[in-house]
Amino acid sequence: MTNFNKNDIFEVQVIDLTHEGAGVVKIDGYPFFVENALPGEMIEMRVLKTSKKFGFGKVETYLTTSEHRVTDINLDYLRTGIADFGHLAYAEQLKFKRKQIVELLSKTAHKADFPVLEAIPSPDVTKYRNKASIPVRSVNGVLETGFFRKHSHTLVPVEDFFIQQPEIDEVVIAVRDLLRKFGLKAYNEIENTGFVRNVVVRRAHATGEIMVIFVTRKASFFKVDGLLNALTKQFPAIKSIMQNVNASTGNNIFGSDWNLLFGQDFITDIMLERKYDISAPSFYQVNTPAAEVLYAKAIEFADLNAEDVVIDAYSGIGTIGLSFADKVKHVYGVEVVEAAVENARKNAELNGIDNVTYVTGKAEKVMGDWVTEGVKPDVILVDPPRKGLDESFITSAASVGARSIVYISCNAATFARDVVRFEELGYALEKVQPVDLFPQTHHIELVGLLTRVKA
Ligand SMILES: C[S@@+](CC[C@H](N)C(=O)[O-])C[C@H]1O[C@@H](n2cnc3c(N)ncnc32)[C@H](O)[C@@H]1O
Repeated sequence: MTNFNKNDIFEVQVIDLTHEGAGVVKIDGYPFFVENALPGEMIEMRVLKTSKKFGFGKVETYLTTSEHRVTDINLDYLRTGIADFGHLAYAEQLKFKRKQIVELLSKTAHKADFPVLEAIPSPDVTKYRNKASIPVRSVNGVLETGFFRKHSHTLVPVEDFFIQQPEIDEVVIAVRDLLRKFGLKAYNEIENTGFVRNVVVRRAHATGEIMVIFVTRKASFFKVDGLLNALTKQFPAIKSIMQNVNASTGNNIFGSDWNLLFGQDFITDIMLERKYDISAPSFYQVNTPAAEVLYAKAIEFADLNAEDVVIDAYSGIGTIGLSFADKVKHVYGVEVVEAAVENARKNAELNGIDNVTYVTGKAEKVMGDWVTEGVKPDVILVDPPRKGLDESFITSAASVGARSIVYISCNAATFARDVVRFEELGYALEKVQPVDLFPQTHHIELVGLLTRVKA
């Protein structure tokens, strides 16, 4: 290995991107990761730091630039990770994300060159997010809202979040100004002092209804009435203001205590022509039009008929199962967040659907209970969080003879791992369709179809 010293300068070509969008260069086989550097670009790279296996560098000079480079991006979006792919043309983002899925299936599931379908683009590529979780911190003695610099807790003040619905940005700015006006203190995580930790804003895509959540370190809320009056007067679309109390010192945004400060404790949105109440603790996909495309693809892969019994595991507020419940015999949903299950039951009622059963619990436990109780699903649809499926979920699911497993995943690495297990237990991977729910970022969603090949 060449000996590298901090501040050494090398003339190098960028050969790839990491999963999170950093450029990769290699010198004598030793990799460096370089922010804001795209494949094909020749750069002069300054060595920032090195470790045994890899190092970090910084672009000193661009000797050539990629034809796919977007030049008018605010670099704070890259530095904070708000849009870590924002410097790459959108069509290339899609190609790169698809390539990552192909590589993971090859590496983990030993499926070299699996014909992963072309990624379906998001209907909107900026200003799409329906939810913002914004940290509130003091910067040079002034309360600010913004985003943390990558891998740090240094707040970079931001007003235009680029990928969020602009109405959400407006609410965040107004909240920031009111917090300043009413003299409320920003959270200080080093000293565990101050009051407001985060402001979370959700806006229903179809109805425009807004929910604001103040995450505070303590329950007592100084001058809350004046603040709420001013905020709701300025934004009549605000239907709900909640407080979440988080006294912990960890990185979790929410604590366990919720208070309703104004209006109702939910907002209502419409997806695939059905209405959904969404409460503060419940999961809801952040890019509504792209999620509709994803769900429609999952329903197409499921190839449902009127006699089918379907399991919708990790069901959230019911957005997937309720979209097709009228086309099948029965839908069983399982979800660990109680508030989301309450939403799902109410959402079934709101849409006049009565052939659904929602259970609160861990999918890995409830799936086993259903098997014991004799539930015989024809299709099992799963939409787990990033960590993917639990081994006991997979063994229970594979034991009941469902003709297909439709797997929605936000993490291709755990998807590829779980595909291996399903294939060992009698299923075969048929199709993989990436759908881009997160333009300008490294994240990608996919739907996979596994069909039963052994009795
Ligand atoms: C990616 S979200 C999908 C939700 C829903 N299908 C949707 O599209 O809105 C994953 C959901 O799984 C839930 N969850 C996480 N771990 C779980 C577990 N062990 N068992 C059941 N649900 C779980 C989360 O609360 C979240 O609602």
